[in-house]
Amino acid sequence: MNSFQFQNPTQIVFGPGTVSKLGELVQPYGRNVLLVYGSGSIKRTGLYDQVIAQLNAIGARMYELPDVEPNPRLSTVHKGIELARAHSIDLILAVGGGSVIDAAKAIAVGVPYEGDVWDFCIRKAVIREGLPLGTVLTLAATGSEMNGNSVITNWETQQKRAFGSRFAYPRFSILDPELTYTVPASHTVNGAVDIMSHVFEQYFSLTANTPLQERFCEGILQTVIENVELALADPQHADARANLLWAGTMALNGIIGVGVQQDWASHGIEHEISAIYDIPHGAGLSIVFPNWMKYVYQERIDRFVQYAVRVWGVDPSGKTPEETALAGIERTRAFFTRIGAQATLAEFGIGADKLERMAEEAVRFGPLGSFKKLERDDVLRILQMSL
Ligand SMILES: NC(=O)c1ccc[n+]([C@@H]2O[C@H](COP(=O)([O-])OP(=O)(O)OC[C@H]3O[C@@H](n4cnc5c(N)ncnc54)[C@H](O)[C@@H]3O)[C@@H](O)[C@H]2O)c1
Repeated sequence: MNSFQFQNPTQIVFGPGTVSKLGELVQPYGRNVLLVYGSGSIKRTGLYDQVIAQLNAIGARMYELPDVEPNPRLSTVHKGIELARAHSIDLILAVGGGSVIDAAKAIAVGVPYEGDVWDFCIRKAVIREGLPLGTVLTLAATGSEMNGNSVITNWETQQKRAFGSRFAYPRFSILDPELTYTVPASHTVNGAVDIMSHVFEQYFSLTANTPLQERFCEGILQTVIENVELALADPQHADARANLLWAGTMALNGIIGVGVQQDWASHGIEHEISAIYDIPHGAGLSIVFPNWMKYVYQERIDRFVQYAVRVWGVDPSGKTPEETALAGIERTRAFFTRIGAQATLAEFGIGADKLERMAEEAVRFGPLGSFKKLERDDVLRILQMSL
């Protein structure tokens, strides 16, 4: 295990009905609140009214940034920064999924910065401060509700880039499983794949002697596998929704990845796909990840054997390590397909024409990943396997 420091400042308020705590959570930060949300699901579900009632009850002055896109755009973040500056906002309140929360984070760190917030995404500047941010999560997927990461798309340059900062952690996040009952099947699936992919990025590691981290990872993977089909069969399955929600948060709040050299190559590849084609992040990961696994498993076959045996229950007796490892990878793909996740770029009408450009962009800051360092041609090969 590598040495590490760990701190996560986000207060989690978990459980049915916890939106009722919003007022008391917001109050300490001041009166001017910028409410950030997406294209309308919170209005359809009645959550918007609940949030407004909570804010009214504490006498908050509300300003709104609606219509944050899935794969949130830099132009929307710019709008939010202007609004926040114009109204001396005290707290940014994100109500939605990862896209809304990520946009709100970029607004929070962009407001006090004199340059363009995009500088943080292209590593031209370091984040030194941020406005307070709170979230009400509506979708189990990204873990953004309890981490300092944000992913923003610059539609003009067709680049999707992430930043991470201790100034971008939400101060508090409300996790009410009932708010996820209305998530449609497709986004439930995308979210499940996203959660599993976050775990994969931290589980497939060359770092030795990390048994606790590995078991955390395996526990989250099994929890998602056991619960996603229950939620698909019954969208109001209280236990399944609660378990998926907590699994999503635990998968990317830093705990399972401490002391571990992490990979993140598949996310790097997926960002290149969704930057150009605007496909859902989870769908891109579902296509890419099993191909990444097939491409790299020989770097450390024992970890892939362990994955097959412990997560999927593959019986290793009578099999070579290679056969066991490959059986685990095949089970992964079969599971994704069974729950309705995509397996090929062709399913989104994506052909081979931009693969070279994506491969070049993906390694723009150097090789991707650490389990196996991927150069341009490696990324291109994985993309070709994904066609
Ligand atoms: N910050 C991070 O750590 C991190 C990690 C992984 C991915 N991401 C980024 O997050 C974004 C994806 O976020 P996401 O997967 O949470 O999805 P999302 O926020 O893009 O939402 C997907 C869709 O679900 C809808 N939706 C959300 N909640 C709903 C509800 N309760 N009922 C009905 N519909 C609902 C939204 O309106 C939207 O159309 C991508 O841009 C991805 O790159 C961020």
